[in-house]
Amino acid sequence: MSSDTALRAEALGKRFGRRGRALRDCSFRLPAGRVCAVVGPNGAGKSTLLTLAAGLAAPTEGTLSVLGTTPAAARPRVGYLAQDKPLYPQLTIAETLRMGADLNPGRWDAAAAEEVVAAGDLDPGSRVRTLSGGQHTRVALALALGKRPELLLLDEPMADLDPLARHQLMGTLMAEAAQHGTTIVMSSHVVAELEDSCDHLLLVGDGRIRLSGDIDELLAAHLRVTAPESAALAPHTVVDSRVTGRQLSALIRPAGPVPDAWRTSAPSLEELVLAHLRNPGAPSLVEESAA
Ligand SMILES: Nc1ncnc2c1ncn2[C@@H]1O[C@H](COP(=O)(O)OP(=O)(O)OP(=O)(O)O)[C@@H](O)[C@H]1O
Repeated sequence: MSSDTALRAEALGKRFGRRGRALRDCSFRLPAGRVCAVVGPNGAGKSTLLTLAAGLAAPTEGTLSVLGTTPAAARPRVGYLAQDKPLYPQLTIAETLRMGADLNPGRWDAAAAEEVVAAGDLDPGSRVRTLSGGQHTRVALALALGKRPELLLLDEPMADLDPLARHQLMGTLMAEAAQHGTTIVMSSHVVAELEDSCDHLLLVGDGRIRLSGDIDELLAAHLRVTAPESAALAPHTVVDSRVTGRQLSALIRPAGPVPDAWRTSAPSLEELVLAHLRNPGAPSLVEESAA
């Protein structure tokens, strides 16, 4: 496998017990150096995918390669922030960062970690148990970034941050990605916020990969159309369609030119994601370069 690949899944599946199936037949490639949004409804399998990539659970079917090797072997080069962002409540922030240094000998970037803490105006002497939800997230992110990971896996990192803190931390993450070529994989439910910062999308639905690829390419592959009610959408791939009055509005993947009489526009990322979420049966699209 080439070293320009951060994640590669082939027929990846994960079951819990006999009945619970979190992921099924997932195949995709995430090139290194990308900032990837992992999006999907509750229970879609996003956290499970990140847990497998972090090497904290094993697939039950297929394979997942991380930074060109197995998830377990890649672990020292991977930072992972779980959804509940576990930290030791009795430690101070400074002690927490020292623990980060002890756990990551030879890799720890104390200045980077301290900078993330300082940007939140946090006193390094404060105990973790006294922090607000957003302050707690900031310290957990400092711990993950201080490791100088090549791949950073973040499970809903922004969920409990106020809008300004979200903006600041997103800026910190983007700077990290730009300066060090870090691949960032970030699950989120706030799609509108991802459009400016992410360049790659993994849309997961019911344990399957629904969309995978460069966001600009995925958007370019879809078209919003408005046509007369009686218009035939074939041979185009229809993701979503609805009739209002005498008009047909649809999101399609055009198979060729559409009639001049149709009004067309490019969808936003949010429209693309919502259309796929509304229509779980719509055909999936895994971009060639991402397959
Ligand atoms: N440890 C587990 N044991 C049994 N089932 C599990 C376990 N972890 C996850 N699942 C199941 O796997 C499916 C996917 O869960 P997962 O947490 O990966 O979804 P998610 O997309 O992260 O959801 P959310 O957006 O709500 O966080 C769910 O049906 C869930 O109940």
